Formats: sequence, C-alpha cells, structure tokens
Amino acid sequence: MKLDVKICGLSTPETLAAALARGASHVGFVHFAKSPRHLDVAAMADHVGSVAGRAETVIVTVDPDDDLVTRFATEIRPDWLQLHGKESPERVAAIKASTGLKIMKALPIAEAADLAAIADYLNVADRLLLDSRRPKGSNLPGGNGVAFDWRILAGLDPAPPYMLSGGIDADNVVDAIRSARPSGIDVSSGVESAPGVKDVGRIHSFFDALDRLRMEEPARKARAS
Ligand SMILES: O=C(O)c1ccccc1N[C@@H]1O[C@H](COP(=O)(O)O)[C@@H](O)[C@H]1O
Repeated sequence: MKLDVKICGLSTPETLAAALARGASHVGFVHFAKSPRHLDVAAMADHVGSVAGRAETVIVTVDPDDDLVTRFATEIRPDWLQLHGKESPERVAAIKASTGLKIMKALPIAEAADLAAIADYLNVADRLLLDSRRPKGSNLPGGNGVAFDWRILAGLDPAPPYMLSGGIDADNVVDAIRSARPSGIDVSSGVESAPGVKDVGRIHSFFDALDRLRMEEPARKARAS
C-alpha cells in the first residue's frame, strides 16, 4: 500500500526528528500569524534546511502576496507551497510559474457539492488537499482538528491523487484511509497535546496505527477476494 504521510505544523527539532524517523514522506511548517503553529520565515528556513532531503518539505500559507511568495522561494526553497486560502486557479498557476515550486492546493469540503471545485484546480495544482471546511467561530482555515464525512469522497470517479486532512488522528486514520482511499494523509492537530504543541508520543502512536494497517491489509484483501 503506497501512502504518503504528511505531518504538518511542526515547530521543534524533536518532533520534526520523530516524524522523519518514522518515515513521514512530507513535513509541513505553517506561516499564518493567527495560527498557534505560526513560524517566521527564518525559523522555517532552518527547519527546511535540517530536513536535508529526508522528506519533502511543505510551507503552508494563506493567500500570500507576491513579496511573501518570493521570500518563500528564495529564503526557504521548500519542495512545496500549500495554498490554504481562497487562491483562484489563476493565482495558483501564477505562483507555480513564478516560483517553480510544486503546489498543493487545499480545498474545503463539507458536502458533496464542494467536490465541484476539484475540476477547477486539477490541472493547475500538482496535488490537491481535501480538508474540512472552517468551523463557525474559528479564525483558522485549517488546523482545526475537525473531520468531515469521508464517505462524500466515495463519489469521486475517477479520484484524483489527493491528500486527505482534517481531524485525522491515531484512532480514526485507518477508518479515514479505508473510507476515502486517498493517496496521502495529512495530520496536524491529531498529533498534538495542545493547540500548536506537537507531541512525540502521539506522532509515534499515529505511525503505529499506520503500521498495523499495513500489516492487516494483505489478509483483509485476501478475505475479500
Ligand atoms: O495548522 C494551522 O494552524 C493552519 C493554519 C492555516 C492554514 C492551514 C493550517 N493547517 C492545516 O490544516 C490541515 C488540517 O489540520 P488538522 O489535522 O485538522 O489539524 C493540515 O494540512 C494543516 O497543516
């Protein structure tokens, strides 16, 4: 089972090291002032530099202006920019062209009608991230630790390669993967002990759940056939 795993909103060397040691394919750093996970450009550059090719690096940003996009591309040089705001398909294409970076476009999903946006971004973004819609009262467009009904995604035919996020943790990740069949899974709040505080033990528990799934999957497939 090939599944990318992104641990997002990292901010300490210890938790970054745990994510890398357990085989995260992507590690993410958030630049959004209202977020408890916010890092400035210099701190993100340090973390990205320390990854040294062991995983793909992702900068999460919300409706960045051109100056900020240029700073990400020149001062951090991550593998990916995750655009988590209201960026139009044209804006996504312009950011991709100006930076040469891979773009992950986050789309908010609450009901089946929200899947219509996928077609608008499919050919401009390198990957889509299907995340929960911002809950009422939250000032964060992501990182709210709230899941949506993954069964909505069963209607995607064919399903584009996408990462699934929103309220995923060690307890529900197996159900999320079996329900939605994403090509990647993205977790932030679900490996925290408090908002913005990543927890090494919870990171291990998360990967332990994925390891159990990988062990069980062949027998499950055999029973189903
Ligand atoms: O984490 C944040 O604070 C954040 C701020 C602004 C945009 C996105 C943000 N987080 C991303 O949202 C998804 C889902 O997170 P969660 O697992 O539900 O907590 C993930 O990609 C976060 O990095």
